[in-house]
Amino acid sequence: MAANGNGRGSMANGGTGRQGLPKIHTDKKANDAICHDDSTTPVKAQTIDELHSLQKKKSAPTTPSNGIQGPFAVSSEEERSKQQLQSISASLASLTRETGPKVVKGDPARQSETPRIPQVSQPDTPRVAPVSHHHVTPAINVSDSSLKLTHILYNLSPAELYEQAIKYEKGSFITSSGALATLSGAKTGRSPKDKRVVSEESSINDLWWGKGSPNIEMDEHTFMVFVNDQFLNWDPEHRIKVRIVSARAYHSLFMHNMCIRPTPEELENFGTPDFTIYNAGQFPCNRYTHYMTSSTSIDINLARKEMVILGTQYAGEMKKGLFSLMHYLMPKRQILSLHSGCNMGKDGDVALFFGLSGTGKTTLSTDHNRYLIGDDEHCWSDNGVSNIEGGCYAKCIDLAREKEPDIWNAIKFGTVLENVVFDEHTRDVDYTDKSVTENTRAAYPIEYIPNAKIPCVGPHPKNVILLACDAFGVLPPVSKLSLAQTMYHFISGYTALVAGTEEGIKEPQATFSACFGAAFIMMHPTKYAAMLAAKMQKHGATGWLVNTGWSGGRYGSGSRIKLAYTRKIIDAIHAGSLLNADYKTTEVFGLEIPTEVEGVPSEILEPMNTWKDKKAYNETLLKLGGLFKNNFEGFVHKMGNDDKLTDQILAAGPQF
Ligand SMILES: Nc1ncnc2c1ncn2[C@@H]1O[C@H](COP(=O)(O)OP(=O)(O)O)[C@@H](O)[C@H]1O
Ligand SMILES: C=C(OP(=O)(O)O)C(=O)O
Ligand SMILES: [Ca+2]
Ligand SMILES: [Mn+2]
Repeated sequence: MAANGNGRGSMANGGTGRQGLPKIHTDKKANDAICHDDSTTPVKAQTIDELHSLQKKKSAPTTPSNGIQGPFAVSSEEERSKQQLQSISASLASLTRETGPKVVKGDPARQSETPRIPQVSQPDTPRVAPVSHHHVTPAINVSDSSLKLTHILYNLSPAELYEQAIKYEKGSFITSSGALATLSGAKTGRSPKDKRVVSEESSINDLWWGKGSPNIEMDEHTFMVFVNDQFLNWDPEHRIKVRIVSARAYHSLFMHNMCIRPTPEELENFGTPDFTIYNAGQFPCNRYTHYMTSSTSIDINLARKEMVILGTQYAGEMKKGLFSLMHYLMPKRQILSLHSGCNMGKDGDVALFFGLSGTGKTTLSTDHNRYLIGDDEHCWSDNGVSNIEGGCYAKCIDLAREKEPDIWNAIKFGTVLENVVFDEHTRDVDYTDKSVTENTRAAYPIEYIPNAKIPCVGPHPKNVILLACDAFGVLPPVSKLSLAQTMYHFISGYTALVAGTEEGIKEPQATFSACFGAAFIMMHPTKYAAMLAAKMQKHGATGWLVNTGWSGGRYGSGSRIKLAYTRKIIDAIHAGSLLNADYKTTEVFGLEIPTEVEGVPSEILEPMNTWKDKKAYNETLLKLGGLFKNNFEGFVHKMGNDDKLTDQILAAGPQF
């Protein structure tokens, strides 16, 4: 494909010896022999069908043949492709029975184009050969479903997925910047109360069950597609192979962007996946089936290495479902999985950004002056940090080019734009429009951010930044934390949940979510906290608490801290200057706050200054302190064997 394209181009541009504009030649010999009107280049095709078939060139082989030619090359390629189809067939079998369906690659719609009524005028015109399909015949076929071919669309490119979406999925449009606008349906956010995990021997004792746990129990008994084969985790030693079987082009393109995309060579040697997602989001589950509490269910079976999604088409379920899987697999290998963004300075200093949805992980890790390692999910191992994903998932509500230029520019061809509203004619997106949801999102490959660090790995973190979006407006914009305080706030996982990301939340409200991601952790929170403490201590990382929420009053009377100020604070942390600033200690929370930060008005550094009503401030501060205390009570008895650390962590909470 590339060879052909370049050949044409160089003839057109390279006519140095000729007069005037160089001509584009199609066939030199024919040109010499036949005199024709050269104002138009004759078309090679004899029929319209042939013309259309010429429009799409066959892709170049994905792997160089390394000089192996002749019958050997052909048979090994066929063999590989047969094995691949058998493996996909086996993936599908688990949904039905032991042997999988007969799978063929390709769009059934295209196949039906071939046996068309012959054209009367040109009965002898050779038909364009149909795309050759690779058939797989499983050894034992037991039902009539085995007589039908199941068409799979395997690892389609973004361009192909655009076409599928536009053809078959209502609500798919191309926006003026080239992104694909989609609708996720009735669910525009995650359904945290519908995540079920099969309780089975191999994992039952590792998991956190019962009150407060995100893992709702279910049993073994109770479980045209797109197939994506991709990877999780940029650390090659701990890479996980995932297969995503979905029924919507939107879902396939979303995962194409969000997981790590294999090279053609890696894809050929993919083999059996370590985990498979079956996304049947268009199908509601039967509420009256055992274990089902609503029409939505996200079910994980760790022993079978499978996940099934029913009754929600919100694509974020797949991304976060895999994240839950990593929160199980990685700690078993002594690797800490983190709900955090991550970036790296020019000198190799790495920062982690923890925080719940909407607190600023994506926005603050996407920093023009630093390399982006990832915006949401990472691993911290003895090798350093690595991103789990191959893409970013940014909020777009009120997105502005000046404030977040890198994210703005990433919204182009290939990007999935969820639930946004746009002008029906110009297709310009109105990012302020919340008609569909507040939780509008863009999913794009990480290399759409110009300074992405590829491969997405880095050395051990120097700064661990805990982000909280404090709707009460009493937490300082920045505080330096002791290790015990870092643990306290990590286990607490406080924020105000911003409207929209979870179903049913319309206004910000105070939330505590252990490890800044209670919906995704699989084991008890203290397990992750202990690992974080050990790693921070070993590598000398400093903890910080940054409030990206309200200032000058609580939600309703104050306003959100300017993004520009938060960026200045983060700059000072990265630069190291904040580490050695002058500090004073706050009442109640006992937080160390700097007296000055370059580029930030000093008076806002202490929240009390920004409140007109000091009495209201004090009441609100105590109220929040009380909420922290209440929340933490549940964790006190579970802090492990280290009593001294337990005491220190308890003392690191609010005192009043
Ligand atoms: N001071 C601030 N700091 C960080 N984000 C802010 C701030 N003020 C407003 N925002 C907005 O809040 C949202 C943060 O969302 P995002 O970075 O996607 O969060 P997360 O990745 O943690 O879910 C963005 O839309 C951002 O523009
Ligand atoms: C997609 C999500 O992540 P975040 O809001 O943290 O980006 C989510 O929590 O559903
Ligand atoms: Ca994010
Ligand atoms: Mn997230």
